[in-house]
Amino acid sequence: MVIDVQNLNLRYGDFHAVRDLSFRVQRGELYALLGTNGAGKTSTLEIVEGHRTPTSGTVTVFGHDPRDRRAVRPRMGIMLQESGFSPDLTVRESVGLIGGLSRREDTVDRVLAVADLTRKAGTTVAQLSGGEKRRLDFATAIWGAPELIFLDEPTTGLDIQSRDALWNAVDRLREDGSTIVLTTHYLEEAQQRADRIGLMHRGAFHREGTVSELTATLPSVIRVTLPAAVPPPLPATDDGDGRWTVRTTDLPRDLYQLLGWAHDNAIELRDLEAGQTRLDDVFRAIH
Ligand SMILES: Nc1ncnc2c1ncn2[C@@H]1O[C@H](COP(=O)(O)OP(=O)(O)OP(=O)(O)O)[C@@H](O)[C@H]1O
Repeated sequence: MVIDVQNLNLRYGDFHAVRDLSFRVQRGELYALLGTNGAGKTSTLEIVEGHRTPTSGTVTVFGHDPRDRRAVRPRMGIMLQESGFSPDLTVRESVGLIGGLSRREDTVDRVLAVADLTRKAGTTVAQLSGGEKRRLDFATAIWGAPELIFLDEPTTGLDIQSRDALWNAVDRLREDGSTIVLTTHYLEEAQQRADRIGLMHRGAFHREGTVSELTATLPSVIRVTLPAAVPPPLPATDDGDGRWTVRTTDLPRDLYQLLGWAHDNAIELRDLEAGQTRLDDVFRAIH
């Protein structure tokens, strides 16, 4: 086990920001902590990273209290939401400086190549674009391929090529055994990559489990556009302009029925979509 959080509580004065939270992250897993704004994700991560002291509960990382920096810090890399790089240093200097502090072995050239920053090595931090700064944050987090890597909204502000490159780099780290803790508001990223998801709302887990466990409790959805004045042969919601939504707990059966009906009656099914409930829908169901 890499991370073990049991009955974690955090209060900021009167405000109860994290409420009795328990979860575990196993070696090699990608665990995504998701949630609404202000749910308590960053607060929880700060405790697990050893930056903040909980009000109550137990947290261990590699079996140690995360505030035991000597035991834990060399084994983890952290990509925060906002970094505090000195604006006058170059990219090369920043990576070398922060990497050197980690007490892990690596080279600036390797890390810059992984983060696609080789061409920016001599540029000062002040002159980087938003996406390039984000990549610099990533570069310092992966110095020396740490066993545990925290990625706090890693792809915010990145263009699509940079996102793909970042996830490829994460995949390679995982192949080498790294454990990843991710927060993101891009639910698709979590749905595609996470082994487990903790979905937070107002300081507690609304749901916790694998992606399929999270979506299993919600129906699947069929969306279709039909010719005017033709209702579908199944219970459906009328979305207007001929668009219909069918919610089903037996997707193959209902899809088969819809296709058969369309074929027999020569009805054109336009914009047909069918699939499992997406994580977005789980989020929208939070009240
Ligand atoms: N230092 C602080 N003092 C008082 N309240 C705080 C402090 N830090 C955070 N909070 C409050 O605690 C709650 C949880 O904040 P946190 O930053 O952990 O949420 P989050 O889930 O990371 O949100 P987001 O998705 O918006 O980044 C918020 O309501 C926030 O206002």
